[in-house]
Amino acid sequence: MSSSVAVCPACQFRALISALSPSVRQWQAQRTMASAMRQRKQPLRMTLSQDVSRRRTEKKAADRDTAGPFAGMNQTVARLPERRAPRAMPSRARMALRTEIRKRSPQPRTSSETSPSGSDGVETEASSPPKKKSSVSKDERPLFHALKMQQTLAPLSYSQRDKLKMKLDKINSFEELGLMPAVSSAVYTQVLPNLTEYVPTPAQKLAIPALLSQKDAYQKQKKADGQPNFDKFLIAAETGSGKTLAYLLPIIHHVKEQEERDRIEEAELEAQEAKEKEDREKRLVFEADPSEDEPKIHPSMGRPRALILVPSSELVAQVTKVVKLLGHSVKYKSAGISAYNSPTVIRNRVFNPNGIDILVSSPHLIGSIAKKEPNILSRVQYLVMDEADSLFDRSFSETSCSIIDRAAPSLKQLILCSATVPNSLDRFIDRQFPECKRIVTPKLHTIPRRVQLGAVDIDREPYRGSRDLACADVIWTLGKAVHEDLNPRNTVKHILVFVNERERAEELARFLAGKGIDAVALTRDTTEQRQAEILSTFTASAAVPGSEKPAAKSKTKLFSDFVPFESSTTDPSSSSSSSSFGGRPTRHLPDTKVLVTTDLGSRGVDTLAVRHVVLYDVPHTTIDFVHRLGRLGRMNRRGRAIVLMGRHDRKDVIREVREAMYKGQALI
Ligand SMILES: Nc1ncnc2c1ncn2[C@@H]1O[C@H](COP(=O)(O)OP(=O)(O)OP(=O)(O)O)[C@@H](O)[C@H]1O
Repeated sequence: MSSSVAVCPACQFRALISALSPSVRQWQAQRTMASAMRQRKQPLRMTLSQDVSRRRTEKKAADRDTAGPFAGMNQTVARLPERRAPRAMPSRARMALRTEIRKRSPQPRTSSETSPSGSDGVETEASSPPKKKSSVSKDERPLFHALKMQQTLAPLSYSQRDKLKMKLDKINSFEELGLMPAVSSAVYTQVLPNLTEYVPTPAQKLAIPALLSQKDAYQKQKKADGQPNFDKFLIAAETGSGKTLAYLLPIIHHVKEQEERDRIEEAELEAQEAKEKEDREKRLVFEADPSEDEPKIHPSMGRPRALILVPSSELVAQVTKVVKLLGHSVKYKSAGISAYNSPTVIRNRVFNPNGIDILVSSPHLIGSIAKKEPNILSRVQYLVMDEADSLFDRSFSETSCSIIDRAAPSLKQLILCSATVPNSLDRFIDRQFPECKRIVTPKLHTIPRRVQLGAVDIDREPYRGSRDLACADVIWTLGKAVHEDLNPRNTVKHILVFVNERERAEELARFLAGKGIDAVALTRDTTEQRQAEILSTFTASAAVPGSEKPAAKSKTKLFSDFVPFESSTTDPSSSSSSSSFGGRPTRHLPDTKVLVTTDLGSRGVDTLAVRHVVLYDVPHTTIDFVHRLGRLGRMNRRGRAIVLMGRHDRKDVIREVREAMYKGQALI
């Protein structure tokens, strides 16, 4: 039965309004409030939207600009797409940083001026790398247009670089660096026994005297705010420039000196104890001496003097090897522990009853040991953060910082070391360690001119967009080319292939194996033993630097899109190689070993045996370019890199990187 009650039209309207969408209700509420305000004769207060700071999403912008049947409707002005201005304007963060640096530096410098060096001869001014336009010479910027989009690396002016070069020319041997003779002779006999001439690298020439000169300047007094005081250094030098020895040799020098001081102290203590014992024996003739039953514990058991932290287990093994080699002639106790070692092995190495002087490990492992055994950090005087840009990135930063905090009371030197100084690390150091002394080499962020970079367009025939096929073809071509190494023992070619995604590495290695190539993948999923096996073949090199033939002269122009491959060997569709590119491999590429890897293989791994790198994917940033290409050209060796580029890749970025390499300029 329908209701016979008559409903007035006003009530009906109100019911309809309340059923409408919330936005209408909101509008209604605003109107009511506005009229109430007006009645009270008060000005209407505008409140900001909660979303005012939220950025307009790309999608919305894209929607508005999409062409379509209604795209031009309700417009009073023509909305022509704006021409994008080049990214010359620095970001807000960089502007803030520049302002801060400007405030801190006493006088604006011009390009002709050089930075004042510290009292110890170190380029202490580099502690705030010049970022002002005035200190950057004209010819260093115009090169980069595409790279400005991602400008990730902290700049260093060319005037500073020139000044450093002049300083470096004056040092010619390890003896001039101030190391104790036993340490410098260990370099000749243990680490670099095959060299005919021993000259420290620029990183070593600058860093070793700087780290040594601090030994007496260091003062153990606390800061005004009660915080422990210690010296902070950043060693920033190009890849393959011997940074490991640059920080290790001064540390060994310090450890040996400290050992001598400890020996004197111990002798004094023993003499005092002997005297006390004698007195006791005189007093208690008939009682047993309880101190005789106490087991003697070495003071350095589980408490290293120097701690070297690196981001991966592979690097732990690599650095430990150098530490052990030097330890053969300069006697000290050292160990390396990584997550791959069993708890028993770790315990035996760290808590060796004979003590430990130098420990190499990763932050996560030391962090977890320190939770149970806080004493592990209680005697650390020298703390090295190798690959500092990794150790202070998001995945490591918290652990790394907490280790520094725990070690701080006993710390004398904190040494950060890196081949790349991204803007993020630069800012972090400015914030956390403003008094950090920066030791920067003139070639920081450059890729050696000994390394050639070629590009292969995968969209061209015969690859037709197949990156895998292009990669296999490049490897076949490199594998079949004449070996550039004159050393008859180095007959096997080692090629590194870098991919951006970990998952891709395994797939690609399988694909290459299917094409008759001896390829393996190295990722975080690879077992420890296998990793060690794989890396040993890529890092060992019996070749003496300089014993290489110069690379064959390129027949093509520098910026042509192809590397100069001989078509007879490269064309996968040709009869000679068709068998290897179709289905099951019937041919095998001899004397060529290929390692497909990710960033894991690009950081710090001393790939002396590698002459060729294939960049399967275009690296995301210049930092990746520096590290991946940095596996080549190590210690005056030559190398060739080939980047595979498709239609979606940034060809302009590749072109600029290649041009910078050719001109010997630093990437940005
Ligand atoms: N003075 C020197 N003369 C010749 N070779 C050297 C010298 N110092 C170090 N080397 C060798 O150079 C190679 C590279 O050294 P190291 O691994 O320390 O470089 P790096 O600067 O740490 O590289 P990365 O930045 O890639 O980690 C090593 O094989 C090392 O033995």
